[in-house]
Amino acid sequence: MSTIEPLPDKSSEASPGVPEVPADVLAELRSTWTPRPAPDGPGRAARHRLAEAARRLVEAVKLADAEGDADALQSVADDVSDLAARIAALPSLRDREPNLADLQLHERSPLVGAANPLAPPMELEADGPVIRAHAVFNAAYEGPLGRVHGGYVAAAFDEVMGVAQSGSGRLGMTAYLTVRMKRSTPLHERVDYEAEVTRVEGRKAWVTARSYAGGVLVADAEGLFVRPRALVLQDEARAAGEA
Ligand SMILES: CCCCCCCCCCCCCCCC(=O)SCCNC(=O)CCNC(=O)[C@H](O)C(C)(C)COP(=O)(O)OP(=O)(O)OC[C@H]1O[C@@H](n2cnc3c(N)ncnc32)[C@H](O)[C@@H]1OP(=O)(O)O
Repeated sequence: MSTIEPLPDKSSEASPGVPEVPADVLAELRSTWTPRPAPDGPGRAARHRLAEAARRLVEAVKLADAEGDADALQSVADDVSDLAARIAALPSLRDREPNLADLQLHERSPLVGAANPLAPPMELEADGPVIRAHAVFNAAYEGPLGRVHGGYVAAAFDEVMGVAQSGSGRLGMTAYLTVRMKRSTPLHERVDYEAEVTRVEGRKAWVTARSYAGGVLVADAEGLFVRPRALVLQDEARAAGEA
């Protein structure tokens, strides 16, 4: 039996509605997030493997027992410090212009980025106008014991809703994000997300989203995404040039 509670129905609010966005435009707007392509070479594959190892490292450090063997902890602290110095001595993105693959959010984002050890990483997919995602948060994301920290709960929504705003036909910045944490978001188990645009007015797009654990609603969110004025002017100049 489903315990999922529906979001409040906002369809009666004055709204010019949500535009029909052609599938190719949607795909282009979302391409920085999803689909995640196979690594474009052995270097990128190795970088993804390094990020995954670093995720395991961070969780292991978080769980290391201060009442355990202090000498062993000091010793691995030396090793990890050496390792950090070795990695920092490798060629760095600070030393060259990033290419297109480096810049994609599925590569670099702190929520979905395969190369970013801060990212669980979340997995995203488009389902028509809806964005679906899932993630498993490890012990490093713990706030209340056994549960995800509220800041990470909100950050995950921001990412999923950031993709879903594509349903408005363009991308903007998060102007506000309201998250209702109805139940705790659990660690170590799959959390599912869904998000979609509910209303568009000019350069403003409202997005709603929900998250579920074990099929039960744990949180929902509403956010406003605003296309910055400077980018709207660029859009208009480009459209005038094409006319
Ligand atoms: C380089 C940029 C690329 C961007 C496009 C590419 C994105 C590619 C993906 C990036 C990754 C995404 C990941 C997830 C999205 C993040 O997380 S984005 C990061 C977090 N968000 C931020 O840092 C945003 C910081 N704030 C800002 O930059 C600016 O305040 C904003 C939101 C762009 C608006 O600035 P603005 O263009 O000067 O707009 P402004 O004229 O002040 O307001 C326009 C309208 O919006 C309303 N409004 C603005 N802010 C608010 C608010 N907080 N509450 C209510 N209404 C508001 C205004 O009242 C106004 O309404 P009207 O009078 O037109 O009815």
